[in-house]
Amino acid sequence: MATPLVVSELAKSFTMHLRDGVRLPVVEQVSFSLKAGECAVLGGPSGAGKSSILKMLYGNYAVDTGQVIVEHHGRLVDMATASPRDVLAIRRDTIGYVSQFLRVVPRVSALDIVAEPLLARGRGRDEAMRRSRDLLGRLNLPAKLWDLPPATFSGGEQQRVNIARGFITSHPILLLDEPTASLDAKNREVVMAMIAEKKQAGVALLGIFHDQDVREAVADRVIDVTDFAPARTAA
Ligand SMILES: Nc1ncnc2c1ncn2[C@@H]1O[C@H](COP(=O)(O)OP(=O)(O)OP(=O)(O)O)[C@@H](O)[C@H]1O
Repeated sequence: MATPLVVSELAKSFTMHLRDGVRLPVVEQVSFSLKAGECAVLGGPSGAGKSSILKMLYGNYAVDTGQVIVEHHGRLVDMATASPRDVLAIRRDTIGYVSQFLRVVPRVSALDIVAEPLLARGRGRDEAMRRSRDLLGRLNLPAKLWDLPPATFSGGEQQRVNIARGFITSHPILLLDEPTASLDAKNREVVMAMIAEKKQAGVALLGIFHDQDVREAVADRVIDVTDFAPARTAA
């Protein structure tokens, strides 16, 4: 699909229950769409709401109002109101997400964590493990770590496992929340090349990158989140 994601008039506020229910509006009137084969970047200062937008698109945060329309197996689904079952199916097949931090599962090896999304999509174990090894090797994770659970890995090692897990599938939409934040220059280059390959393959990417070099290298356009600041849209 040429436009696999269309976001319309999303709004998000948080209610602080420990502070007498004070309502903290974060973003309003968030509207944009993503085209296949482009990488758009969410820009704006710390606290502007970039991560909150990604989390709404992935169904991690409930939205107050608005729509997140995704084409999922030929049908248009609104992530904002989708059933839990649809959200899980969309995450399995349509929207991938590389979070800032790896969720470590006790006793599960790095290789298995990376292979899991392919196995969930019904691919064979041999193929999934081969691709897992290829990606971990490409991301320069030492082979001696592959069979270990990543709980004791360094921040950058864990992040590379997380990136490999997010990139192993071919989801048509890929959300990236600071995937390069704790990587060294060599591995940042690898991730930039992997993003370029996803674009080439027609994936629509939306990311947050604090590193300006990375942003300039991967971004086809910047979506300025300050345009969605509540005071601004209320004016
Ligand atoms: N779960 C939450 N509960 C309450 N407030 C939250 C929650 N998540 C985010 N916020 C608030 O929403 C605002 C936007 O946060 P968000 O993390 O989306 O910003 P950001 O632009 O991604 O920031 P940064 O660049 O620092 O990561 C902040 O004021 C933050 O405190």
